[in-house]
Amino acid sequence: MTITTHQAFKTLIHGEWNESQSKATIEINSPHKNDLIGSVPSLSQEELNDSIEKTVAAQDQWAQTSLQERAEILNKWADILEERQEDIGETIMQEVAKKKSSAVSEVSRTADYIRHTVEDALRIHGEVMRGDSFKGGSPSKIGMVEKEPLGTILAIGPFNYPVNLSASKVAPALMMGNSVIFKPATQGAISGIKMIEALIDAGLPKSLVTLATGRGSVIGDYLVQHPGVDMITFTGGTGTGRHIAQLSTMVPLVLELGGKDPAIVLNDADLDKAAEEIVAGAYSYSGQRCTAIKRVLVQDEVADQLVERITNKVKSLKVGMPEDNAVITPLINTKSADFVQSLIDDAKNQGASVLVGDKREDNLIYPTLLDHVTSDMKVAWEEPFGPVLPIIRISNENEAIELSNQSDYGLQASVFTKDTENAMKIADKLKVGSVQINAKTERGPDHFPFLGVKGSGLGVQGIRNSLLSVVRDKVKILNM
Ligand SMILES: NC(=O)C1=CN([C@@H]2O[C@H](COP(=O)(O)OP(=O)(O)OC[C@H]3O[C@@H](n4cnc5c(N)ncnc54)[C@H](OP(=O)(O)O)[C@@H]3O)[C@@H](O)[C@H]2O)C=CC1
Repeated sequence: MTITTHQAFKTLIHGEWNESQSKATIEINSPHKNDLIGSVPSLSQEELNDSIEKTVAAQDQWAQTSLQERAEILNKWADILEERQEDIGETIMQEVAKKKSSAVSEVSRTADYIRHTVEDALRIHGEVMRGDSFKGGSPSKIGMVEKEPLGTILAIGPFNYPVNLSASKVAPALMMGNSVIFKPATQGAISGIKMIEALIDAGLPKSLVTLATGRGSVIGDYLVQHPGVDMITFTGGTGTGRHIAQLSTMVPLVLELGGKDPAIVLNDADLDKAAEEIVAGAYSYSGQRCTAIKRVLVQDEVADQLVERITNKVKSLKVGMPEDNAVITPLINTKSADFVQSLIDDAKNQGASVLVGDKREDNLIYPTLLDHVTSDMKVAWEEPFGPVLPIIRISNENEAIELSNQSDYGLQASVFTKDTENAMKIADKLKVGSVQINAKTERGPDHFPFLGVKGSGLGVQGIRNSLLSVVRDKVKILNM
């Protein structure tokens, strides 16, 4: 079954696939060809309110279904996503200009994510406690601690993984008995609609989801402050995340935000391996990943050798269109490309050397490698979300730690050295959520905890943690 009619997609509101009552739509163009892919409904606050009321009301009955029933629907969802991975992958490719093979594997990774979420949820149990383990307590007091859903979860996703980072919020929420308001990124909304279509085709009752299509600048604040929302899980920019944290009141928040992940390369590193990981980490999907390596901090003694290796690899990156499986494709919009270009220009004007790149065609920024970047340059601190990598030469590892920790962000870091014990000591000192030793920064495997500190986030994702973020304890005490 398909919900499309002439590229005018409907959305899931009031428990049905509907247009906006006003018929208002948002046209979605591809970033790389600027051609119209389709349109999505632009919902008003009033109709969102009606739909959210239905979604809130539907949650109670859903929470009473057995975990096995929910598991069956979610596993079916994973199967359908896999069956449709070509079609949904094609849509992701068109909407966010991600290379075709990565767009398709985003969908299959999502199916794996959902299945693991189901398995893990089936193994989450409460506990029984006796009162006498606290001083003066009585063994006749028995506490039974169970997990209960929070209610209705507002899931807001970013453009760069429009299916995977959305399903990784929606699946745990539903599996644990919550209903969901899903706000997809506008550039990514058609992929989001197709993802939810698969979920409904798997048998999920339609009222359990409100699919809030519309611009974040128009409906975002309203959704975040809606009294029907019991928890917010958000992935996106740090500015938006901070704004949401300021607006929301008395609801738990999980925020996965921006990053400025350093790759620290020490004198004793395997430089071939480091260069390979750094280039893959920095440039895949044109650097539009929160976990991309966004600066290299390399010791002076090995800097020239490392830079030579990185330069050769960057020169061989395939640049072009997502249909051709190019690694470097046009950025999501002109504003982003302008911003990346401004960082390159600022670095150049302040004396950085351009080793590769600094070439632009519309939104397509060629892979750019900047050497001799200093702390005065914006590119040393700002998140480009584009294919530009600054090399900062350092004299010792303490300087690397200091520069890493001076960042407003704290998502991940990589340390390249053959001395694992030293790497562990450095990892202890880095103010980030995760440290990769001798590998690029990245989110997976998806059952590992995933988190950022400082401006990179609040709370923890990763499958087990995402499941626990959408429940609370319910304690029943039996006094015998
Ligand atoms: N740490 C992590 O796991 C990840 C972090 N990111 C970060 O996300 C950023 C890029 O993603 P991008 O999509 O541009 O991020 P944005 O912050 O611009 O948008 C993210 C989502 O928030 C919505 N939104 C916008 N304004 C509001 C508002 N006032 N209230 C509620 N929601 C709102 C957007 O809707 P709309 O599209 O309609 O504007 C979109 O759905 C980068 O900084 C990147 O580092 C990305 C992926 C992973």
